[in-house]
Amino acid sequence: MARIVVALGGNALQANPKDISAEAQLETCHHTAKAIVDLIEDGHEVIIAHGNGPQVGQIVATYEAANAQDSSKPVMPFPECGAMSQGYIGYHLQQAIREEMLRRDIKKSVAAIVTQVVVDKNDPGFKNPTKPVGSFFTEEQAKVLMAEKGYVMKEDAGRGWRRVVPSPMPVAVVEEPIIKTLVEAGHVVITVGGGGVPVIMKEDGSLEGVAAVIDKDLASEKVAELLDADELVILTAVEKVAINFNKPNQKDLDTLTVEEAEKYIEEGHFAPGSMLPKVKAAVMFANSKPGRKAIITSLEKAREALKGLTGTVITR
Ligand SMILES: Nc1ncnc2c1ncn2[C@@H]1O[C@H](COP(=O)(O)OP(=O)(O)O)[C@@H](O)[C@H]1O
Ligand SMILES: NC(=O)OP(=O)(O)O
Repeated sequence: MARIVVALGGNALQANPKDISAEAQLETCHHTAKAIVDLIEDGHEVIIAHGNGPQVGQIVATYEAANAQDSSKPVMPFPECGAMSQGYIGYHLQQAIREEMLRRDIKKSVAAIVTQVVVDKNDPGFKNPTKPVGSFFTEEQAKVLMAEKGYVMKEDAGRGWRRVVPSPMPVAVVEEPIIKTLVEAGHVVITVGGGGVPVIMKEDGSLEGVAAVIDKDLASEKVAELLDADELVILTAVEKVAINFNKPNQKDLDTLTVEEAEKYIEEGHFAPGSMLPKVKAAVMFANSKPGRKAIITSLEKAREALKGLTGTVITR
């Protein structure tokens, strides 16, 4: 049995990026819950983290559209939208995981914790927005949005244009003691949804939300270190990390040492905003203490990967 932090990628929440309805998300969460509960059934202590890029972008856009029609309707600040996305996704995941555990007669409770993550107000990420949020647009649509709304938009790994926002590094998890207590008591915890709501800690100890989205793979890594997890499992749409990805000479990797990963990062094998933060988070975790390992694989292969049968395993 291992203590594992599982980071869920976008495909674990919205299987079809074109269908962003709540109904479709809940259905996808039911599918995702099966893979999560497989791991619980195998005896692992599971802590779940997840992304929120599409959802937080959609929440922001909904408020902006309402405000554009009627200026008396306030635009919701970005950190509040992040907190809403945590509640929205956490609600679906906890309902689906609870139901799957009930079906298998697993007597555990599951809860999503609205989690705040402290960031440094001087983080260089604030000056260079990189984190894609919301839906995908064509280049023409993106140009209109940039001109009309003042968004910064970038092409996202060959998949279309998206709004980008600052993505500072996670420094500390405010709710760490509560998460630890719940995990130690045997509960299934969903935390740092969307990387956590980014907050700055002021001199008097109070917290203030900031307009940014923390990378959920890096926030998951932070949680995995704080909880002294054995493994960080990053689930996405591919079974293995590759070099020469999408090229005729693509090579899928079974293992990756920290040294090899750093060399491949240098050579540009991992796309920024998609595979790069996953490999960076995996390297940070593997490097943080002897014996720790990270696995990058798909949701469907999670159970097999935990048994050492597939996925890319990153070790020191
Ligand atoms: N070197 C690589 N090896 C494997 N996949 C890669 C690589 N570079 C980019 N990718 C792409 O990155 C995707 C994962 O990033 P993304 O979809 O943004 O993450 P998430 O699952 O967290 O939402 C993979 O599904 C794959 O299409
Ligand atoms: N917060 C975050 O990393 O979200 P995505 O995984 O959806 O990009």
